[in-house]
Order: sequence, then C-alpha cells, then structure tokens
Amino acid sequence: MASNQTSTTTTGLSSETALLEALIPGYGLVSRFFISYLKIDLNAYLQVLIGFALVAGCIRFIYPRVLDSLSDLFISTAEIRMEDDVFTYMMYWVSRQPHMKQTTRFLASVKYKTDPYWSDSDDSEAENDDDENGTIAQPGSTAVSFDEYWAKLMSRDRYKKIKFTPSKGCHYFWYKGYLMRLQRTQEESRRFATNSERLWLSCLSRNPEILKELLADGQKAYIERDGNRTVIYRAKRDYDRSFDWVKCMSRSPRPLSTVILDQEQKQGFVDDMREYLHPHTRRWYTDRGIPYRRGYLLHGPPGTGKTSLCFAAAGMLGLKLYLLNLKTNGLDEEGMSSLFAYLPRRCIVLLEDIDTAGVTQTRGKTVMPEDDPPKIDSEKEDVPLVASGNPGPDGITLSGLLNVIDGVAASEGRILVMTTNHPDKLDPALLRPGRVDMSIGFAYTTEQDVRDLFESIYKYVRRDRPRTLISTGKGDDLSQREKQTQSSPIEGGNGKKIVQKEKKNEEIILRANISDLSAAFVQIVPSGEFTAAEVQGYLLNHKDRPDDAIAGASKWVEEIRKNRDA
Ligand SMILES: Nc1ncnc2c1ncn2[C@@H]1O[C@H](COP(=O)(O)OP(=O)(O)OP(=O)(O)O)[C@@H](O)[C@H]1O
Repeated sequence: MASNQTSTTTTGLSSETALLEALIPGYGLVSRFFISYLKIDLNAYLQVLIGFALVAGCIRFIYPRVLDSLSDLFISTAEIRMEDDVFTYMMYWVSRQPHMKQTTRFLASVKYKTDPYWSDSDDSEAENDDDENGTIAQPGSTAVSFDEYWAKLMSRDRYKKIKFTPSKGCHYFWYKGYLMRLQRTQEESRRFATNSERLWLSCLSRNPEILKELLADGQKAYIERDGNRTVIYRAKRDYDRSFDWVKCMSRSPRPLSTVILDQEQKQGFVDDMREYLHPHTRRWYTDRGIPYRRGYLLHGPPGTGKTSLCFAAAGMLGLKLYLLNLKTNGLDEEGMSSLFAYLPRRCIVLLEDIDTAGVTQTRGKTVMPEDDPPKIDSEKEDVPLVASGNPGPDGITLSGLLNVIDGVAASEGRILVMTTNHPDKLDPALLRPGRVDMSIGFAYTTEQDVRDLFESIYKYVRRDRPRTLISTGKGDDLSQREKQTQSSPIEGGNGKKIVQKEKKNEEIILRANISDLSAAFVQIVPSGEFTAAEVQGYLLNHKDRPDDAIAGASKWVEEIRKNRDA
C-alpha cells in the first residue's frame, strides 16, 4: 500500500477525519455529507482551511491591539461619567449644537427619569420664556387683553418642552476643524443601574488639548446659562443610598435692600462675610492654624426674613447656596460628612430650622421640662439627637453634627448659616464661637420696618407694567400736561414719545407721595406685633392700590389679633 494512502480506522473514518472529529465534534458527519452528495473531500482542503482559521485567529487577536495602538497614536479620548457634572455640561453643550439638529439618532425626553441630562433641569429657562422675551405679547402692550395673553400662555404651557440629546452609540461632528466622536454607552454591570451611562469623547488628534477645550466650552456654556442668578443646590439621596448635591434651581438675585432689617445688623452681616472671603483672611487663618470657616445663626419668629437675608447675601456675593434639611430622609452623619466634603471652596450652606431636627437641649429619650433644661456637657456625650421618642437607624447626633461642622475632616472656606425659630432650645455646644461666629436676631416689624415694607411694595420699579396712576389728591392733571406737551413747540412732532416719558415722570412724582401714604399706614399697623411676611402678605393683596391697603388696615389688624387669640 502506498505510504501516502489514508489509513482507515475501525469506525470507517480516515485517520485525519478521526483526528478532526476529535477536535471539531461533528466534522466526520459533515465530511461524509460532502463526499457522498457533493463529491468533495474536505480533507483535501484541510491545509487551506487550517490556514484560514489561523489567519482569522491571528487577525482577531492582533486587530484590537493594532487598533488600540493606532488609537493611542492618533486619537485622544476623554471618559465622562454620568455621576459627574461634566456629563451634564456635555449633554447641554451637544444638545445646543447645530449638528445635533441634523442627527438621525437622538433621545427625546421630557422627564429626567429617561434622560439623566434632565436630572439637573430647573425651571429657570421656562421662567425666562414666561417673562419678557416677547414670544407672547404682554397684556396692555399692543391692545392685547389679559384673557388673550393668558389663553396663549396656557396653550403653550400644556406642552412640555421636549429635549433632544444624542442617543446611545457613536455620533460624529466637527469642532474647530477636528473630527470628533461622541459615544454614549450604557453601563451594564452596575448593581443599581437605572441610568448609569458614560460618554466617550474622542478626537482625531494626538493632542488632548482640543478635547479639554471642548469640555471647557461645555462647562462655560452651562455655567453662563445661569448668568448672575443665584444657583441653589439641595442634598439628594442617590440610588446607591449615598448623598450628593444636585442643582435644584437658579433664581434672580434678591437685592439686599429688599430685606427689611436693622441697617446696622444687615451691613454687619454682609461686611463680616466680605471680610471672611477676602484672600488675606484665608492666609491670616492659615498662618495662625485656625480652621478657615465661618458660621452664622439667624434666629427669630417664622417669616421675619432669615432665609431672605441668606438668599440676598448669596446673590450679592455671587455665591452658590447649598440647602440642607437635617430631617432629610436617611441622612446620617456619614451622609452629611460626604455632603460637606463635596462643597466647593466658596459657598453658603444653609441649615434651615435647625431646632426642628432635634438638635435641642431636650435630647435622647427623656423629655425635660422646658423651665428646667438639662445641663449636659454635649462636647463629651454622644447622645442621639433625633427627636425625643422618635429614635431611628438614621438621624444626626449632636456630636455627629459638630464633627461635620468643624471636625478635622470638615471642609474649609464655606460659610455656614443656620436658622432657627427657637435659639433657646439649641445646645450651647452648637452655638459656641468657632461654630457660630455671629448671631442675628430677627423680630416683629418696627414702625420703620412697616414703613420700608410699604414703600418697597409701592415704590416705582422700572420693570413694572404700566398701571393705573394712583390718585394723590394733589391736583396732578395728567391730561392737562399731555395737551401741553403735545402742543409744545420745543417737542416738535415727537409728541407721543414725550407723553409717554411724561407719564413715567408723572408716575415717579406720584410715587414720591408714597411716603405720605406709608406714614398713614404705620399709624394703623402697630410695631412689634407683626412679622414682615404678614405685612407683606397683606400689602400684596392691594399691590396696585395703597389707598385701599390703608383703608382696610384696621380691619386686618383686628382680624390677625383675633386669629392669634383663638
Ligand atoms: N425682613 C424681611 N424683609 C423683607 N421681606 C421679608 C422679611 N421677612 C419676611 N419677608 C418675606 O416673607 C416671606 C418669608 O420670609 P423668609 O422665608 O425669609 O422668613 P424666615 O424668617 O426664613 O421664615 P422661617 O423661619 O419660617 O423659615 C418672604 O416672601 C419674604 O420676602
């Protein structure tokens, strides 16, 4: 028998086929099929097949490595995680680019649950739309009635704005002459993955600077959207139960002058903050080894302006405001520490109504009588300060709170403002210098406060819509002036414009008489009895008619007194 003849095994398969059968189960059957029906002996092509398989294997092994090496050589890539603010910056930036309008694959959403970009959404854009952007003519402007204006506004508001962002997968665009690729991917492996995504931003260049430029542009666009508005963050529990700050809104800054408070106290508060924020002060603290932190306590009855002052100060200093309620569900010392650890270098943290969280002298499970407060050295004890009789697994202890406020790991540079309606109930440990450096008391309105509130409501404000002029009974005859103005030779043909200007001046003049009206109002509203919120609330019911406000003031005072007695 020739030596190159294929040997046959007892099963009827050639030795080669038997060998391949062992390596590739089913090969014998396929081989027999080919020989019987197609007259093709697969074994004759064996070497070619093996060659192909080897080449394919090599390519499969080498290709990704070559691709990686080429990527390293010619492509720079930035990875952006969803938990990070940069994700929001990028989505904001991309969604506003012209190429986004052309893309054929996008995610359309009105709710943040479907698109994480929305998790940062606030109503500030919508607020701007409502305002004075002229999309809907304002009532009174061009003979548009309020009903017409309102119907248009309502029909527009029925439709929530749909936002479009790039969908999962790759998107290509040009940026400053470079070809960019944005890849949006969904993370599969995370345990609590509800919406865990990543962005991969690549550019065809070895120089990563272009990516950094784009990311900086995204950040700039996003931050500039807020302009000089006061940005407010609040603590939010994440899906993995950790806490993080999320932007909840941005508001036009409140002028400090609109907060009615003793001028000296107000100025003192702001000056103290300015002094603290001065770069020299930081160095001064560091040189002396003093932790660079500042704390304020604003106390007084509800509705006297504590939150308003804090908000106005944040607006004036251009600081972000971080709101934290100690009663936030699930908030414990660990959560609070991590929140404080992620505060920016300069900001205001507002802990509102700190007494309601149980950080009072009435601690633990034993409720002490109000007139016999316990004398406990809270610096040494670690008694849970969850509300008496309401202990739970979560909650902040006094020592926990103190640790977070000024412990070793506490953040530096922040301004802490705590507000309370009951300063007497707070533990002295919380109030000691270093934790509370300045305390401001808010009280019921004085005569001057009532006067200021009255004047601030009725004073001439430039942006106010034109309103019916207030009669002062001092013989101002506008129509007479209109006639005079129109016929004035100096004004020439510009009569209409001049009349409008005159009307404005007229309003200013009339409003100057508001001080007479406010004098009448303070005669009726006694000082030391009402909060600023109460007075403001009453005046807002007569916001165009100060004379009506004066006429109804006695009745209102009586009503409030009766309600308090009841
Ligand atoms: N001193 C004030 N000056 C100007 N407005 C005030 C003042 N006090 C209260 N207001 C008005 O009353 C409302 C409530 O005020 P704010 O929330 O600042 O009171 P608060 O003292 O923080 O109340 P709470 O103790 O209930 O938190 C706001 O609309 C604010 O404009």
